[in-house]
Parts: sequence; C-alpha cells; structure tokens
Amino acid sequence: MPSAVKPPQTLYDKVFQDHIVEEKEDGTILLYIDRHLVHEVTSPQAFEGLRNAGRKVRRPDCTLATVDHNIPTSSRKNLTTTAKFIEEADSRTQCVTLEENVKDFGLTYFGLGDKRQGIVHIIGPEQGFTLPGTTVVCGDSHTSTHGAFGALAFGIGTSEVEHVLATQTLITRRSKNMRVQVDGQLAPGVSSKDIILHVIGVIGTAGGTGAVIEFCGSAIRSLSMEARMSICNMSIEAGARAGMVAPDQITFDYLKGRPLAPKPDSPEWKKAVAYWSSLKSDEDAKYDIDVFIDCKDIAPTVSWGTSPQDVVPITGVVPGPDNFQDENKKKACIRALEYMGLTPGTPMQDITLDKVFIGSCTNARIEDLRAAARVVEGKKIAPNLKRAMIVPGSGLVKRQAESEGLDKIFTDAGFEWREAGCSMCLGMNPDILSPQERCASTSNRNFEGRQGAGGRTHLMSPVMAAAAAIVGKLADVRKLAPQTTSASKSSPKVELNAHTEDIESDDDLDRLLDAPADRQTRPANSTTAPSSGAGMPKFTTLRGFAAPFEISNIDTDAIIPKQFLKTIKRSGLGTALFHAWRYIPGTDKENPDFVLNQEPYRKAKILVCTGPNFGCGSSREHAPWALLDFGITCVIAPSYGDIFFNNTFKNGMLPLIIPPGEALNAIAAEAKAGREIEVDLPAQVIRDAEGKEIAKFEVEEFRKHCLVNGLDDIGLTMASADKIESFEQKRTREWPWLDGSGYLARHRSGPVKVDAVPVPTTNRGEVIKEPLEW
Ligand SMILES: CC(C)[C@H](C(=O)O)[C@@H](O)C(=O)O
Ligand code: SF4
Repeated sequence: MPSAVKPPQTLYDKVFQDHIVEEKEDGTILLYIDRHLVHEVTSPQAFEGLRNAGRKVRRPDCTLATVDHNIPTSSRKNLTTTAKFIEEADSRTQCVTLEENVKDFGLTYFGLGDKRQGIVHIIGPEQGFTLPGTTVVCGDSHTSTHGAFGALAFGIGTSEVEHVLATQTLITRRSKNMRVQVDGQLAPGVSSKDIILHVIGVIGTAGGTGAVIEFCGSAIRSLSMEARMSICNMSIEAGARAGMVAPDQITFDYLKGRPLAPKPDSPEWKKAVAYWSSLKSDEDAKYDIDVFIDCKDIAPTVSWGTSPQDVVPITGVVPGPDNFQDENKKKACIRALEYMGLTPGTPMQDITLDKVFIGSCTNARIEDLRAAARVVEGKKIAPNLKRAMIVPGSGLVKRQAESEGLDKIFTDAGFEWREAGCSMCLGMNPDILSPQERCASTSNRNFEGRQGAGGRTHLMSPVMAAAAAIVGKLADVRKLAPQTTSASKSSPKVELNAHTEDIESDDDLDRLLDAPADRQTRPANSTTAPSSGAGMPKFTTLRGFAAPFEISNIDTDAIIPKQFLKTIKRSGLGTALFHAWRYIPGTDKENPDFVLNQEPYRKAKILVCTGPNFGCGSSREHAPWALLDFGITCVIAPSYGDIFFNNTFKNGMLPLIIPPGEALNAIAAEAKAGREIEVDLPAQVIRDAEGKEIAKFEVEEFRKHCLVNGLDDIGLTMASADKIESFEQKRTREWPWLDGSGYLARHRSGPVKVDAVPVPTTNRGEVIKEPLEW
C-alpha cells in the first residue's frame, strides 16, 4: 500500500516544517532557531532583559556576535581597546556594552581586533555559520541575506532577540509563498543587484508583504553565492519576510572548508549534503503569488527617489508625477523629487555626484570588489568628487582583496580603502553625507536622511558605482567598460578562505571564546527600563486623539533616525520620534506644519495613516519605543512592514490593519476633525466620540489574548521547555551538524579545536603569505 500522499511543498514549507516545536490550533507556531547573529545596536536591551529576569542564553553554541554598525572604518593600526578606539561616546558605549555582554553570557564574538569581524550578514556565511535548511535570525532586517543558502532567515526586533537568547525559539505564524522566477541570461554590465532593483521596481516595496520569496529560474541558478546573497539581502526592500534560493552544488562548493560547516567529506558532510539536496520545492508546489522576470528586460538600474522601488534604467530619465496613476504614488513622487533636488525629464546620466560609496551587506563581498576594481583599473576618480570610499564587508574580505592587489587599484584611482563595517550605508559612524550631498551607493536603502540628514542616495551595483566614480555623474558602465561581463555569472570557487586568526592554542581559544559558566548567572543590574522580563502593559480599550498621516511607505528610518539608535535603553525616545519632520533642519525648533506639533495631536494616542506600508525598512524596535514614549499605543494603516508589525505587539501596542475604503476614510475624517476615537480591542471595533461604531477590525486571536492579558511571550514559551528540549534531541539525531561544533561546542568537556582551517589562497590558487598585519 502506498503511504498517504504528502501535499507538494515549497522550499520554505520544508524548512519551516522541520523547525516546528509546537503548533497551536489558531496557527501560532513555536519555531526553533538554529542560528542567531547578534550586533551592538539591537542587543543591549535584550541582554538587559535577560539579566533582569535572571535568565541565561540557551544556546551559546548557536549564537555569534560582532560589532559592525557603530564602528569607525578608519585604520586600526593603533587599536588597543574598543573603549579607547571609538571616539563618539554613544557608539563606544554600545560596542563596549556588547563586549561585556558576550563575556557575561559566554558568547562567541568577533571584536574590533579580530580579522573575522565584519558586517553581521557577511561574516555568518563566510564562517559557515549560515547553513542550508537552517533558521537564521538577527536583530537586523537584512538577515534575509542568509536565505541565499536555502536558509529561512529573517530580521527580528530586540524583544524577539531576547526571546531567542532565552529560549532559542520564536513565536510566529506561517508566511505566504511567493515565487520570483528570473529566466534568461544577464546582459554585459548587468548584475544581481540590477535583478533585485528591477524586481522591486516591478512589485513595489510592499509587493512581498507577508510572504517569503523564493528566487528561482535559470538566471538565479547561474549566480554565485555572493550574487544570490545580494538578491536575498534586498528581499526586505521588496517588503518580504525573507528571500530564499534552493541550495545546489554552487552552495555546497561555497561552504566546503568553512570553519563552522561540517568537515569536508566527513560522514556528517555527506549526510548534510543529502539533506540539503532535498530542500527543493516540489514540482507541483503552490505559490500564493507568482512573478516572472525575463533577463532581457533588465538593464543596469539606478534609483532616482527615496524608496527602493523608485528605479529606472540608467538610460532613462527622472520621472514626474504624471508617470503615475495612483494618487498616493503621485504625492510620493512630488515629495521624493523635492527631497532629491531633481527635475522630471532630466536624463539620469546628467546627474552630478558628490560622493561614491562601495560597501554594505548588499555589495561588499570579494566578488563585488573584484568587479568594481575591473572598471576602475588604470583610471582616476572624477575631480568633482569630494570622496569615494571602498568599505570591505569583513576583515577577511579586506585581506583577500589586498592579497589580490585590489586595494592598490582603488587607492591609485583615488578611492579611500577602509576597514570593515556598515559605514555610510546608514552613517551611524562618522561616514556620512552632508545635507544635499548626492551619493552613488551600493547599499540597499535610499530613504530620506539614510546616509546623513538631507543626503541624497542613488542605489546601484558595484560596477555602476565604480563607473559613476570615474565619470563624476551617474554613468552607464557599458560605455565605460564595454567588456564588463556580470561578475555574478561566474560560478564561484571557495576563494575567500576563512581563517581562525590568532587562535594558535586551546588557551587562545578559551581566551577568545569561552566565558566561565558562572558568569552567566550574574545578578540583575538595577534599571528602570521596561523589558519583557518585567511583563507587558495590558491593552483593552483606548480612547484618544488620532493624528492623521497621508504619506505612503513611512519607513522606520523616518520614525526614528539612526542617531537615536545608539541608546542602550528602551525609554526616553519620544522626543526623537519623526525627528527629521518634527524639527526645522539643523535646529531644535519645532516645524509648525508637522501634525504632531499641532493641537490636539500633541496628545495623540493613536496614529492613522491612509498610505500603505507603515513601518517598512529596518527592524529597529526603537520605532515602537519612540511611538510609545510619545504616548501613541495604537497605529491604524492599510499595511505594515512585517518586523515593525511584530515589534509593536511585543511592546503592548496594537497595530490595526484597515484596508483603504469607507472605514479608513471615516477614521481619518474623525482624526482630521480633531475628535477623539475609541479602539475597543475585546469587541474589535472602533467608535467615534459619540460611541457610534465606525469600523470593525480583525486581529489574531493569540496576539489579542496576550495584549488583553498583558502576557510576556518569554514566560509563555518557557512553559514549553520540555517540548524545546525534545526538539533539540531530535535535532541532534537528525541534523547533528547543527549543534555548534566549531568554536564553542555545547557539551564540551575541554577546549574545542577549530577544524578545517583552509590555507588561504588567491583566486589564482596561490598561497597567501601570512600574516597581513595592521
Ligand atoms: C540597526 C538595524 C536595526 C537596522 C536594520 O534592521 O536594518 C540597520 O541594519 C539598517 O540597515 O537600517
Ligand atoms: S543594511 Fe547597512 S546598516 Fe544595515 S546591516 Fe547592512 S550594511 Fe549594516
């Protein structure tokens, strides 16, 4: 008798299914997390929460931490300690706090003095920490990058960081399945960055909302891992929860020999490859959304506006409001043109630049630097440029590039050659744009003020940024380097060898990686900041003024700009809320035109947005913290960025989805008239000031239950400890390579030796001589 036929599954379905610890009837799922990456910006409040509740990190062996966002990218020649090296006080505090936390909780950490340090989404894959079929999370929206390995990887907020640290699980629900199939051959000068910019141009920044995108098709299959990572990286800009690519031989070749991957050709490696090979979508698998793209329609692409969907081919012109049908889009276009200082109809190639930035977790891998260097070689950057920077994604990328002489090509051309970090991608460190400066950037976000208050960002690929640097304007790389074939088409070898720098003995390893176990139970610091350990405030009925907003795609950079992310507390962010809009630029004077500076909205408890996609972009939980601190506990909008949506619930706030139409208009009308409204969560209705019902709303049962009762997620999950434990036993049996066996084994009795340290070689196979000292 044939066994019961299983319905066809997608890649996402398979990985998700293999991580379910517990499933409730209402669809709430406790999901096991295999890999947790941690950085300095989104973790301090999470560790503080653990301390306050006297909790430990459940799986230090599955957790890897580094500093990347805040650090200067200047030379580290004179580095002695982080505390002395970082001049800016708040940045220093965040980095030093992470150092204390990794020591106290016994975590593996790549600090400033470690050549493996780098952007969190670059070091995970580089070390083989990211593996196919795993669940990977980080308090960072671009965690989607790791989906390139066939991992289910997504960004989370700080409350969820704390949840994962404490329980190694997350409470979640199934996402929709979306397929983006890209077929054909990429034309010369066109790379994976152009694919993803083009896709976002087609589907929009809310196109992937609520979905996990599987990228497939002949063009995707031909891409290297680096190129696939650039695509999955920007799934978040397409509004998706995550992006994934089915693992294949290219994936396995990339992973072979990485320190944290199973040892090459061992029985474990073979077992892992067999499992990884099964992670393909079944032929008849169903997708909720399907998008087909033909490579012949993709040209080198650049952004013109302040949203990643504002893209045109480099041969195009700046669009105007007449190019859009939708009223929201017309308004967004007018606003973007004004911010960007552009006139409709201007040829893109006539736009003059001030700065060029080649870096970020999208495009700072070795392949990106090689491609850019090919365009730049033997040329000089244009004299009108004030600054052109290359910021490698990790210390290892930097070393590899230097061993190939790429640094020389760049510096000869007039570029600065920097140390690894996030740098001008978001400018939390000193690398920023001045107001009105215009930058060609290989990063992923062109939001207002993203690279510096008033700064203007144009997104593009590394070869296009390199071409722009030479010309001094946005430029078509095909004119400059007609032979440039897409680097992304080349099938990769393991060229960037992973090192275990400075570890020569077991003692070194202990020094670097292991904190004594007793440190983990350090008593709680006293603090007034709320944390999940302290429980959540209850939400039942809320009556108050609602502030009306008509803007689309209000991103979390706008809700709270980067300069306010340097806090290690959750409180006190109310004055920073909508900072760039709320105050006259460069002053602390209120902008009288901004709604929250007007009566009665200074006392608003609710925010009503008639445009879609509220809270898109970064995972910063500082956005709900700022709203909360201002006094806003409920947001009403047609749709949300996924991570922001989650983050609000974790803070006892209610984000309501009300589709465009009569009900939303009625709420907005009450808001604009300055009349109070009432949000009744138990009854799921909204009433006007007279008590007349003006809208009904849906809310997930479990979330409602937690809000109404003020329940703490972590406490709830801890009650399922036995289920987590038995899931872990199964995991050890079926996927033994997932118990951290590299730097910090879970059940180690003595120091762990790091196996599989390959000899570093250049792309021509020549052995690199050690050491390249700073
Ligand atoms: C700081 C962090 C929360 C943020 C993110 O989640 O994306 C950052 O990496 C960004 O790119 O804006
Ligand atoms: S998007 Fe930019 S700031 Fe965010 S992790 Fe990547 S490099 Fe860092």
